[in-house]
Amino acid sequence: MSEGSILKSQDDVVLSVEHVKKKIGRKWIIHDVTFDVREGEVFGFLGPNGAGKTTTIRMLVDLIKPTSGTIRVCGYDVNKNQEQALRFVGSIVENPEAYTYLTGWENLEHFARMQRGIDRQRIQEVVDIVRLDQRIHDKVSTYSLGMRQRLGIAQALLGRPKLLILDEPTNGLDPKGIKELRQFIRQLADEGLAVFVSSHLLSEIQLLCDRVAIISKGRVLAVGPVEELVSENAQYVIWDLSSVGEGRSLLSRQAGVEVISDAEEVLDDAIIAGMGQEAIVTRMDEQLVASIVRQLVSAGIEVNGVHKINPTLEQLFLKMTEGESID
Ligand SMILES: Nc1ncnc2c1ncn2[C@@H]1O[C@H](COP(=O)(O)OP(=O)(O)OP(=O)(O)O)[C@@H](O)[C@H]1O
Repeated sequence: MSEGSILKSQDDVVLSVEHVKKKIGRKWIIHDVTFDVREGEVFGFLGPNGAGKTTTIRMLVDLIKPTSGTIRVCGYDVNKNQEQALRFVGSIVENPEAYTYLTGWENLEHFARMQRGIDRQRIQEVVDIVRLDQRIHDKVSTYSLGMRQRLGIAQALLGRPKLLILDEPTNGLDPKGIKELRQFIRQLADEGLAVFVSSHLLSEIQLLCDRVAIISKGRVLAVGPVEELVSENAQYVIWDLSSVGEGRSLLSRQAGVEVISDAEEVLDDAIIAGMGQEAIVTRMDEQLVASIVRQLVSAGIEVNGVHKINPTLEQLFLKMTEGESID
């Protein structure tokens, strides 16, 4: 198959990372990382401390080379065709600082001079996109952290990238700043940009990202839409049964059904407490639920309620990474 036809079949893939491995000295830091990021989506890259996020991001922007595997941006190999590939990438990696004694506009002019084809009109466009027009002629030293972040994003957008890479963008922002950044990143994605965001702030990621990759110890443990990943790990609470004891014993004999007896594993105590009676907490495939209820009923055990509880991304993450620290 020719390169052209490969690209055609994956038209909306902007970043493709395939079996990337990285050895530093004698140590394998990245064992096998594969994922892709598509046009118009916000993709979250999540992992505990030391999982390999920074190392992966450095490879994405060609600061370091993978030991093996391929990274492509818009079809161009970052390793072999840096200039063409990186033309499509805007990034804020390793916290580049703006010159605080210059105005926001002067900073953008400075960075525009380093790239080809960026005129005054483009600078004004990115200023409008990040909504800094009211303050762009003030010195950066007077900016809040949120405004500095947005100035950084404006700078990353100057070259009209197709992929925006943000390393821990919410770090240091207050809740209001985080909310604004979230809305703003969503808007960029809605306009077609592929946005790659690394973070350990899981509740934020849950609100922000369309899909996520969960990385731990240099390996990707899961990739998918947030809703799908949490739904696959849902618990089903079976409640209001005519006999809880009989129900529990029947369920524990069913293949594919796990009855959860450890209270610590229950995803949402408050919901169960609110049911006001003894309930059976289970984990099973969604498709099994209806037949399990039928079996309970045909065994003479009445069931009046089944409630699904999705884990939060944080709960899912802790389960997958076996409680590794995320801070
Ligand atoms: N140059 C290096 N030499 C040796 N080990 C390294 C080097 N760079 C990274 N590591 C190790 O590789 C692992 C992954 O590091 P990395 O910085 O990519 O993780 P991370 O997920 O970004 O974590 P953090 O959020 O703490 O930055 C860590 O165990 C780190 O100590």
